[in-house]
Amino acid sequence: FKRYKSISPSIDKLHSELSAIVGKKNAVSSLAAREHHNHDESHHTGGSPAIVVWPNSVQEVSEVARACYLNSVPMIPFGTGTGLEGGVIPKTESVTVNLTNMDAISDLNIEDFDVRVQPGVTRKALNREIRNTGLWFPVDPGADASICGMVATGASGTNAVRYGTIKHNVLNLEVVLADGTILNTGGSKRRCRKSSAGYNLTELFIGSEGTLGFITSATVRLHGMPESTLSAVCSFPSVQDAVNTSIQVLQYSIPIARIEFLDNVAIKAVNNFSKLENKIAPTLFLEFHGSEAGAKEQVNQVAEIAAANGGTQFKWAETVEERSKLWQARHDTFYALLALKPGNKGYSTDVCVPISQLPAAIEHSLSIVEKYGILCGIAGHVGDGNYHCLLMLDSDNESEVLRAKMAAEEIGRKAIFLGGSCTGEHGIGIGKRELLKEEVGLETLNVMKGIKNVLDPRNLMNPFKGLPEI
Ligand SMILES: Cc1cc2c(cc1C)N(C[C@H](O)[C@H](O)[C@H](O)COP(=O)(O)OP(=O)(O)OC[C@H]1O[C@@H](n3cnc4c(N)ncnc43)[C@H](O)[C@@H]1O)c1[nH]c(=O)[nH]c(=O)c1N2
Ligand SMILES: CC(C)C(=O)C(=O)O
Ligand SMILES: [Mn+2]
Repeated sequence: FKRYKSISPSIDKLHSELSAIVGKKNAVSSLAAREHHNHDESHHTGGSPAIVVWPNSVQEVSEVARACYLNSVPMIPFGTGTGLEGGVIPKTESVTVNLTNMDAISDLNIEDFDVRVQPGVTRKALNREIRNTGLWFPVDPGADASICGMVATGASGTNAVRYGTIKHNVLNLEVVLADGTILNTGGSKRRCRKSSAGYNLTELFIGSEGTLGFITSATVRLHGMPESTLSAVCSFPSVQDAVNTSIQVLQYSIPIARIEFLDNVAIKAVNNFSKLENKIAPTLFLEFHGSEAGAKEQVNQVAEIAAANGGTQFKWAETVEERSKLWQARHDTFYALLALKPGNKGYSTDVCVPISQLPAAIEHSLSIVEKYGILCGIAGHVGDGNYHCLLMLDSDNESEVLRAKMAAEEIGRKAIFLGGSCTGEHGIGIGKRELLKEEVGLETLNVMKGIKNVLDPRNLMNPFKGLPEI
């Protein structure tokens, strides 16, 4: 990997080149713009970009990339800045490319259940736009992230157990490479459900965290709105009982739409933050989608399994309002925990293990956070084997930061040992680059580096993120 010489001497020249491409008001180096783009929602820190640009079209993104490429200046794609791994934080003098001006929703094919979105379109904006079609886009990270940013991080959320992660919902991507080349990963205008034509470049860009190119549009799948939706909360005597229930629900192939776990600490925080009155106990948040009869049948099956594991009776969210309050509370768990220690930063782990290994993994995580003495709530997409230890830390307390880092590393390493991954949905970013090496092995890492070298030979796309240096 190359070292970068400072771009400061040539910054004025580059600034005027970029202004000529995107217009003066869309190429900015003010303190406010730079500070707005020097952080995400994580605890990670770094520098501020030298210049921020807001291109208005794929052609402008291509010209911006070309100008940076010819000046050998690193570039950072910026979506909505809700990432949890420091992906948008500059680690060297860089130009940040904020893609939110490109916010078109086009090519809505209701009969084929697909649509094309530019990087400024968030998941909620898309769902608002298509609300009268009977279709919806189910991938739902807690934040209202940009869909292209979700592609970049390999995101998922609470609906993945039924509808898949972003990976299962992307049909094609338009991409701009570091040198300005524009391409469609599946070929221009392709939007078929299946293809065996050549290498799968669409999946290559999913989870690439801005290190391979700019995603300037995504063609994504939509799903039919379920006829009936039932949501409930069920509490359990122990973490193991709640987790065993999730495993058995999946083993019985019940097509549950959402099955989310919160531990005692998380439930307490959520009750305070979202004014709920859940029993303080290990809890599952559940949702069932189907025909009226189908959803009820799923409820009966899950109720039986829960009862066998000591689950108390379901508490129902009866109305649409109660249902959205319940899921908003789940999505706000991170902020609910932060509210327990105002001024703190959240450090989220994100391991994913084969579901049979969930009990061992969670038990180990609990022992680790206890060992390091860190306040932690657990929230999990347990239907996917993916859960977060949400570590709350005072970022001015060096010892606490170090202990949290060591705890997160041990938790990640244990997941890898159990056949899992150090990240199910947030990405590698700044903090898990060494764990990536342990997870995939040196040979695989070298192939990844070879791919990076072909697509971005000058290492200008979001350097110091994702791949570790050897
Ligand atoms: C409260 C809360 C709750 C959650 C989450 C966050 C928060 C604050 N997240 C994490 C976050 O929302 C998720 O990582 C998003 O996919 C990030 O999308 P942004 O548009 O914000 O990307 P953001 O701007 O933060 O960028 C993230 C990374 O992607 C790159 N990138 C962004 N847009 C790009 C583009 N168009 N082309 C190329 N690269 C691009 C960036 O360079 C960076 O490396 C999450 N996630 C999850 O998967 N499941 C969850 O349950 C949650 N829950
Ligand atoms: C770490 C958090 C914010 C998350 O992904 C979740 O709540 O599922
Ligand atoms: Mn999550």
